[in-house]
Amino acid sequence: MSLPKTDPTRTESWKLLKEHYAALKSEHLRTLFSEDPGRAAQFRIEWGEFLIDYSKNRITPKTMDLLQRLAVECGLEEAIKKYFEGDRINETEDRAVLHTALRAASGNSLYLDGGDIMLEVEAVQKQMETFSNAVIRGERKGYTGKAFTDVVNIGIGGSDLGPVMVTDALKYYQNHLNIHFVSNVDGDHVYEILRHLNPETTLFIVVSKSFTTQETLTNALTIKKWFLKKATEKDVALHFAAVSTNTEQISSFGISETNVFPMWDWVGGRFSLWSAVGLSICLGIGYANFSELLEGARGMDRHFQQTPFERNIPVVLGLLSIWYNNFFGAETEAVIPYSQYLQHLPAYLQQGVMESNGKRADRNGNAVTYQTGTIIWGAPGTNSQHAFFQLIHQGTKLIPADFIGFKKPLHGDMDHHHKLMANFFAQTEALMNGKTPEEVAAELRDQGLEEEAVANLLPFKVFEGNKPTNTLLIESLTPANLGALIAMYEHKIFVQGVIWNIFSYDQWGVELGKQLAKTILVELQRSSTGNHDSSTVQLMSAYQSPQA
Ligand SMILES: O=P(O)(O)OC[C@H]1O[C@H](O)[C@H](O)[C@@H](O)[C@@H]1O
Repeated sequence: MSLPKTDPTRTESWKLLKEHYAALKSEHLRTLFSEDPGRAAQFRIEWGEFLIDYSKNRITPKTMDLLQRLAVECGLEEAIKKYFEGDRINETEDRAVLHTALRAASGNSLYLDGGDIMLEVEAVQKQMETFSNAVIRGERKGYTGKAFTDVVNIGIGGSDLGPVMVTDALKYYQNHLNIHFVSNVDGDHVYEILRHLNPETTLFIVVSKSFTTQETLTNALTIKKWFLKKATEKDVALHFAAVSTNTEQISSFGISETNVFPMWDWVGGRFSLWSAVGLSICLGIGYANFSELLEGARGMDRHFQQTPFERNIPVVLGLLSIWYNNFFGAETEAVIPYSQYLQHLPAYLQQGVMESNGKRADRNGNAVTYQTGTIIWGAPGTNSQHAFFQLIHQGTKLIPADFIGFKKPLHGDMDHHHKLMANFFAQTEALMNGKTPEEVAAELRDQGLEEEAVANLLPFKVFEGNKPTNTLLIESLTPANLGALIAMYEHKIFVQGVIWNIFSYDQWGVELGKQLAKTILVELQRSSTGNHDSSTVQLMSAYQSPQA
């Protein structure tokens, strides 16, 4: 059974949304607020430790109603069922999409191809728990009998970004193990990290769903060679573990079978941090915290499955994003966490969102006639305020933004936290209200400026406002809340993919570059320039020519 294949632009609600957009596009948020005192209360969702305020969006109740009708017309409800039940919704790869099973409650069953996958999921979780406990407690030792102090995750893309983001986000909960990440095939990445490590006390985890990824295999081999300068081949079994679906390839690397953590083709790389791909997370924060991360995600899964669209966080956020992308013509979306711990969230979401929904063929194989795949970018507040906020406030582009903040700081310093959060609230208020020419003029006159100077400066000091934001105010940055936050974005991706009528779970667009790089690598190794366009030949020969 496949997902519905509805062209969203052919629905009745799309037509109505277009008309509604024409009527609403010039409306200022300031007016919408002043006309409706109940607006903030109407456009908010409270869920567990989350408060989502989406009232600072360019919407009216009618907008939300029409967007929800669009979701209904595109078969979202049926699609959600199929997603969670393990239908092969990743049709172009003929796979189910079941990262949600990785965080499902234990004791449940989920059958795929006749087998209960929950049994395998739980067996791997047990294996992760045992392994991480032994390493953390120092019971599992290196080849000279010393406990491990450092862990290196070797992986790229989904086998890196999730673990990097979560490990950093939950640093507050971290134990004594230092977790490092090697991803880039740039040798300077791996050598820089190795420089600070002692082979006797370092554990390496090679993470690759396919176990064919050039970057990861190259880095793993370089690290193994480095390790063997001090240790012997049989010590590899003590210091190397692997996570993959491709278990045969692993044994040829010398990794002992007991250190192999399986994963499955129904887990997409960019949704895999909940699987054994998250082993480095689990080592860093301990299994109990890792389980809480899963539990938080499970809560969001339930919310997404069971809540009517109008109060369903991922549905509402997904629809708002479609509103801006397809009606206002916004091309990008910013994610601004007011938490230094979440500094890697935008990069993590870039893969999640852009690899999933950056597609131009619809589910019928036709080229879409509308925009898909928002461009995601961002950086933590307050730093980003001092960097790119100028453009969001006064530039020419419409950039809807998610502001993510926490009520309680982890280190408990309320002086810092009030300052941080004052900025958090001020920015969304400023983006919404802007500053009118009248307000600017009055302010300049108050400063004692002459009328001519006021007139000259005025255009530069006006803020148009009307910039939409969502505010996510969360109790505190716990493993469970982080799990829920990540799952929220995963489901938002799903919602948008369903409505855009695209396949969100394949990534054919990454293949072409890889293929060409293989050819070029052979040419570089043979000091040739091969048969390419004149620009590529020119660049390759410049690269290969000896320095003058
Ligand atoms: O885990 P691996 O098989 O090594 O794959 C690593 C990454 O490489 C690919 O290029 C994909 O675009 C990513 O989705 C994937 O996460």
